[in-house]
Amino acid sequence: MADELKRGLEGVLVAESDLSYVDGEVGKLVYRGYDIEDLARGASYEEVLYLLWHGSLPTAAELDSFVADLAAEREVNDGVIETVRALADAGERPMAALRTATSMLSAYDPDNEGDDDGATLRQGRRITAKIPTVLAAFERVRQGEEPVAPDPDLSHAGNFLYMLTGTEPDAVSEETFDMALTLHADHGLNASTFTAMVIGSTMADVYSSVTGGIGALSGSLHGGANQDVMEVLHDIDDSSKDPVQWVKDTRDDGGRIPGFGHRVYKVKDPRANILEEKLRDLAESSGDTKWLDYTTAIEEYLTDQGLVEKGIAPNVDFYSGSVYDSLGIPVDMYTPIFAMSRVGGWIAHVAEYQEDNRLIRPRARYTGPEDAAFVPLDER
Ligand SMILES: CC(=O)SCCNC(=O)CCNC(=O)[C@H](O)C(C)(C)COP(=O)(O)OP(=O)(O)OC[C@H]1O[C@@H](n2cnc3c(N)ncnc32)[C@H](O)[C@@H]1OP(=O)(O)O
Ligand SMILES: O=C([O-])CC(=O)C(=O)O
Repeated sequence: MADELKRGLEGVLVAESDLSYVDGEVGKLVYRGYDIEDLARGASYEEVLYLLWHGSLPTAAELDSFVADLAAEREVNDGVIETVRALADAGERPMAALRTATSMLSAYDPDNEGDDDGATLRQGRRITAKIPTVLAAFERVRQGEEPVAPDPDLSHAGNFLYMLTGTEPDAVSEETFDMALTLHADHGLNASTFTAMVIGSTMADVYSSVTGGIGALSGSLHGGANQDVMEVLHDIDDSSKDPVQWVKDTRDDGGRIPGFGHRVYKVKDPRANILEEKLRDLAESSGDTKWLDYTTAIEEYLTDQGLVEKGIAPNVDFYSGSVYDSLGIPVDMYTPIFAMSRVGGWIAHVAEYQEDNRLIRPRARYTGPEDAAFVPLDER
């Protein structure tokens, strides 16, 4: 009997994991047993990192020392900043710039043999701490400004916004951004996490895993969709088109609606619910409801059309961009911000998998010719 082919590895179990669970039927996400709602509203991104990397929520003393260790790793070498400048000057896209700069960080890692016990988490902590510095520097240089040095007294979320703008964020902005980081930190064996695991399963270093994860996340079927959603909203706005008309035209042309659909969720993504609520709060307090109005109109229309019932429902990328816009973050930084959070999940999965490692190596059913007669070059 021929082996069953699972296109896109749908439903294939490849590992056991204690890290996160996605219940796609009811729309539930947990990190190590804790509901994402509770974590998003009650825990900082640093607490979530600790939970993912060390197995339990930290005590106050554990958190203090974890936060200090992470903050102490924020500075990046001048060589990396010079490369970031060159990438910005060349007009490189932010996700590609992040991929290049993250790879380069390894040159300055004191553990760069990277194969002894604990190296994955030690190096992972450095990468996680430095990615915001790289991203903020890239954006500052693009804007013709000098990079801002990290402030070790600020939170992971607060320090990023500070390095991006040069001004300490207000409490609402910091909390909103911190919540977004928590929501994006982990999500089972999504494509970028699996990519990182495949690389880690060869016992390559964690820089290779994270660099691969960034590449996988950048695509429009995965993390790149948050930027696509915002570009659609801007397009609708610039052309004064009715958002529903935009959806109808896209569907008539056979196109997909970015921010809708998911391999696992058959209902609305719980993270989209939380972000939508946050967007509603922000829109109400600022009085600017434009993005909320457009996104709501699109979701209502697709619900009426029966798409949501068929499982093509809003995913995390549908509402995140509108929230980032309220923080003044440029559209093409949305996917890099996703990477800045998800790096925590990539590292956790690689470290967990390597505890009982087995090389990941699936196979394809061969459909090419058989017994082809070889013809030497000079006779072809
Ligand atoms: C953080 C994240 O990665 S969340 C996902 C972010 N990506 C997006 O938002 C991009 C838009 N969404 C999609 O392309 C898909 O829903 C994916 C890639 C996320 C998941 O897709 P898969 O599980 O592989 O489903 P697949 O691509 O096989 O689609 C199944 C059916 O749903 C339809 N469909 C899926 N998503 C959409 C969408 N956003 N708009 C319109 N139709 C869609 C497909 O056209 C297909 O229809 P068909 O069976 O009539 O051909
Ligand atoms: O799980 C997935 O396939 C995609 C996703 O939502 C994520 O990575 O957050």
